[in-house]
Amino acid sequence: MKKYQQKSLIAVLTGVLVFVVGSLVLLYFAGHKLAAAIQKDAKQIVNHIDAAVSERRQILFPLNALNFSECSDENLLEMRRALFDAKYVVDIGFFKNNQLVCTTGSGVLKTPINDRTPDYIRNNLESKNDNNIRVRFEPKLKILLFEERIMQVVIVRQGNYNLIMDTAAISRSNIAAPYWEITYKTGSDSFHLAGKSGLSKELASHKQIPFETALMCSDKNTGYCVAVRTPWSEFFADNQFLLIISLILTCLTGVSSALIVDYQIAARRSTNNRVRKGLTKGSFYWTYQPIICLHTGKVIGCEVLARFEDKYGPLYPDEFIPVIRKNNLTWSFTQAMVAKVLKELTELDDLPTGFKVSINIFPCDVELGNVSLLTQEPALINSRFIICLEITEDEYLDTSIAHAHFRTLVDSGFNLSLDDFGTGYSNLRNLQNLSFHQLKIDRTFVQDIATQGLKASMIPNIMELVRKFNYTCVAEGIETTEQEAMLKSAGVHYGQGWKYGRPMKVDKFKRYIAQQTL
Ligand SMILES: Nc1nc2c(ncn2[C@@H]2O[C@H](COP(=O)(O)O[C@H]3[C@@H](O)[C@H](n4cnc5c(=O)[nH]c(N)nc54)O[C@@H]3COP(=O)(O)O)[C@@H](O)[C@H]2O)c(=O)[nH]1
Repeated sequence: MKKYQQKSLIAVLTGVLVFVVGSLVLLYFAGHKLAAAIQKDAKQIVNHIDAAVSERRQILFPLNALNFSECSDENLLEMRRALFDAKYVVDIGFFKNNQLVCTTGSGVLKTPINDRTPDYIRNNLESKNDNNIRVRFEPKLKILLFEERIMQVVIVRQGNYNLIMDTAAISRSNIAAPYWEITYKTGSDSFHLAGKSGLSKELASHKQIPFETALMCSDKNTGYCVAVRTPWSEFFADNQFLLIISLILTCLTGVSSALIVDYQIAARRSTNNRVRKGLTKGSFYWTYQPIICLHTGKVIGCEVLARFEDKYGPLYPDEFIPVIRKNNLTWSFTQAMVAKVLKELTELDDLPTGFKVSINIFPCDVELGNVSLLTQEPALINSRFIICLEITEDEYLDTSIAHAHFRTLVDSGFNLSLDDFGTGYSNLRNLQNLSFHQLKIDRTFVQDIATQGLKASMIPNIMELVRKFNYTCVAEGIETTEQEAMLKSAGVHYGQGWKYGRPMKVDKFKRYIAQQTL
């Protein structure tokens, strides 16, 4: 996979990861909101159960305690009084010989009605009499008073009275959950009392989706429990706006994360960042390219050329040199080079005294005066080599300050070489004033020899200047015997180029030197 593809993949994966994590976090909070709402509904329904049981007690105990044996006016009056404040009870009936003989709604019945078998009998622990509570769920009851109205009720009988308890009182209250069921459990049996029949069994037997269900039982009235369910789909339908906004925000967060990561990877891999870090992390190393005497064929020196390699790969001088300049790192870069190069070359025993080591100096360091610090470097001053400072012809060098620095350098034993002669800024007047020793013909002149171009035709004129000012001359970029022959006949002293050897690391340069006659 290519690097830019890796980079895009990391950015996309980060975006997707942030989106997934964001969505999970959203789901988690939504789940907790849903669970809290369901718990609230369950608690509210349990409160209804407790209130209904309490109401049943408050009506049936006192009525039974009155010990009426007939459906008298007094009995009916007491029954209607009891009904007056009731919230859940909609009708009260009186039984004689196990037959319903009168109700609060219809008064004395013309035809008594036989009581029906209850769904379950709850032992009444609160009474010592035979006052067990018989409970029956009636899904479609038409009570005598309102024949046209079908009600879902629970019929509770205790002693001589029964109560019709309307479950609509619970439905009408503020319950958000669409599905709930009240049951009464005794032993392994469970009886439906209100709500969606079968929901409790469904919740108990199936694996449920997280957060959307709750089961709760009454602490006060043993056996009464409620099951509640709000499916996620309905929760989302009720919170559509919130959901859409959250998803959009999560998407945006995912996309921004991807962009930030992309930007950071790009920034980390930028040439600027790599070069700055490379200086402290040792990503720079130096190579040596031999310089040959064109008349004897012997190696007389080398040029030191920087190279860069880090975990992202190599960078070439035309990439890193401008960055070093832009970041004002020229002097620390040169210092690092001088320290490393002198150490490496000094250890090469085959290099004789007077071997010429050419190092490149940034023109701005001449103007700033940094170059003068080289005269205080014992390793340089005491070196057995001739240190030749190659400086590109530049307007920086055309100042009296620069000239003074050059003088100091020459007085301390350095050679000065005017690099890339013939390119960029040229002021021939300086050739005399700059106290330089050497002039280096740019490789574009050498490359021009094959085509006998304009630049190649200027080489004899350059050599006239060289002789006039008593310089030595190096031609760089020699690749062919033809170029070598032409330069030699023009009187060029030294040559550098791939014909003699490419820039090489110190180990290879050591082997190269061992094979040469110096
Ligand atoms: N201040 C510093 N400048 C430096 C340093 N190291 C390099 N540089 C400058 O970067 C420029 C490019 O250098 P580089 O890519 O290393 O190119 C040099 C040689 O590799 C190249 N060369 C040599 N022989 C041949 C050849 O036969 N053919 C061919 N096509 N190219 C060849 O020429 C460059 C020589 O550079 P120079 O003599 O300095 O002009 C370059 O300007 C370097 O100066 C550093 O440590 N400090």
